[in-house]
Amino acid sequence: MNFGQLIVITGPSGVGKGTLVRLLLERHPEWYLSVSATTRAPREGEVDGKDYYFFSKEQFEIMIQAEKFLEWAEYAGNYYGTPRTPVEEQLHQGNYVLLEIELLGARQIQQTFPHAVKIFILPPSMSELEDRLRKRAKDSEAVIERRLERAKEEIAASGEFDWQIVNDNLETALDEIESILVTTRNQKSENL
Ligand SMILES: Nc1ncnc2c1ncn2[C@@H]1O[C@H](COP(=O)(O)OP(=O)(O)OP(=O)(O)O)[C@@H](O)[C@H]1O
Ligand SMILES: Nc1nc2c(ncn2[C@@H]2O[C@H](COP(=O)(O)O)[C@@H](O)[C@H]2O)c(=O)[nH]1
Repeated sequence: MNFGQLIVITGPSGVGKGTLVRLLLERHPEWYLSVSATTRAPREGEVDGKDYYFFSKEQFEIMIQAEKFLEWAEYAGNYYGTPRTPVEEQLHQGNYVLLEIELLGARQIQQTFPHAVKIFILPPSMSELEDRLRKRAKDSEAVIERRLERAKEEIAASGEFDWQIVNDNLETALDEIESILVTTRNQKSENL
């Protein structure tokens, strides 16, 4: 059977995961990025169904019960989850599927998809991470504090991942991630 490759991209909030993934998809439009569900309020400019599927807490909990998620987690006071069906469909079509998710969700994926390629994105320093979160100016001070606290726990777990990439220079980090994924793809096709 044709079976694709699941890729997990994790790292603390503000490290640049979303920026890197967007650029990666410009280079590889054939790869599929899973659109997550969340109970977080939409930020200015975010579009339902494109950036996230936005749900109420009650709706999300019903979907958890109905096993609609491949993984889900609570992060900084909100739920986040990967809708199961589109990811399974893309994998069955033999496609590369990227999940941009936090640590607890990544650990669930490790259990259910042990062959997923797991990449952790590190900041050059904690002060640079804080700077990026503040300059992004998308979250309140309280939310930024909460995310920085969580960042410490996430960074401490980076050794659980197959690859650790420091996002200092954006182009260098992008090249490194692309190289990991292209090498994985080439090795898979050699083994077919
Ligand atoms: N290498 C880099 N150097 C400097 N700034 C960067 C770099 N990579 C990303 N940024 C900036 O850092 C900010 C956070 O990036 P981004 O939103 O992609 O982070 P994220 O990890 O996806 O965050 P979240 O997990 O909260 O969605 C953005 O303003 C982005 O432009
Ligand atoms: N476990 C999951 N984590 C997810 C998912 N979608 C996004 N995320 C992560 O949540 C935080 C916060 O995101 P933000 O958009 O509010 O800044 C960040 O680390 C995301 O990677 C998901 O489906 N599952």
